[in-house]
Amino acid sequence: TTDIRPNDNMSLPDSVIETNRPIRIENFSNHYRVMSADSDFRFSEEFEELKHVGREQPCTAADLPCNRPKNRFTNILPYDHSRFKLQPVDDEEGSDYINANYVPGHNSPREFIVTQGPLHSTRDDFWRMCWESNSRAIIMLTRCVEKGREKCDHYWPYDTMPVYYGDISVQILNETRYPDWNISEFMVCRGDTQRVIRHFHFTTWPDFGVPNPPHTLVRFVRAFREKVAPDQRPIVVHCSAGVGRSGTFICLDRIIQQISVSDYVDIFGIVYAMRKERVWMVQTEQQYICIHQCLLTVLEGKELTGAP
Ligand SMILES: CCc1ccc(NS(=O)(=O)O)cc1
Repeated sequence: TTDIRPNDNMSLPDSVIETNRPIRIENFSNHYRVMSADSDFRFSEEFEELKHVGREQPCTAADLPCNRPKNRFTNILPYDHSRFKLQPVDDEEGSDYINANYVPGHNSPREFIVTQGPLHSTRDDFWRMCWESNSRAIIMLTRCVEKGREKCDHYWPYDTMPVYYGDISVQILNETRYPDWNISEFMVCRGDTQRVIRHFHFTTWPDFGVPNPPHTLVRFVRAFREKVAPDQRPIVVHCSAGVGRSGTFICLDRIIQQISVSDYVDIFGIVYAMRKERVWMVQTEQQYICIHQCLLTVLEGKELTGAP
């Protein structure tokens, strides 16, 4: 039977196709047309092949009785091998634990620290993670409350007075509001050391959904990258569970950089690699398709138009 792969991976061995499916950028528009035909039939097939990636890996720290209350969702637990470890406090069991994983980006294997939306009871741990990882930016992709449900604690001050979270003080220096996101700078201090951490808060992305229109997300990634160039310090990314919207954002950030240095783009491979580090990264098929739609708007130069 002829192989009817919808892209040009004819020369790759099966084992590589299982983890990578690079598409030649000049063929991407046709690839999207083939994948989305018959009610997204091939997108559904491809997304289904990602279902079990990484799921065999242990989450023993997350499952310790002392750590269970630190998880927002009982079924969204960080894999041991990639979890971020806080500096332990004396012999306090579980004091190194936070629901967060290192996830690779375009620029380094530990470019991102992806975490759940802090709980009120874990927000001090969240600021310890931001401090101890030497992070210089936080990407927030959820509102604190959506449809009457708490999705994330309001873990930063409500006004310009400094607030202590454990032994870390946070003070808002400035905030700029846009239709779909807010950008703030926080002065963060621990002891005699102070740092500025930028906060990029996307405010119109419904949980389990996609931004509308998709290119709003492209503009948000551009706004972020205008202020945060690649360097060695990690970027903290969170939504509510820290899997769906966070994975979608990171994948788009990666492919926008990938197309500037390569003739190929590999969305399947990026999601595969992310799911080896954190469960359910890019949670829904619509989010997976949205990534492709965002890339189409970039390649067709439509990200800046009002076109739907
Ligand atoms: C069922 C747990 C769960 C809740 C919310 C989400 N969405 S999110 O990862 O985009 O915040 C994903 C999973």
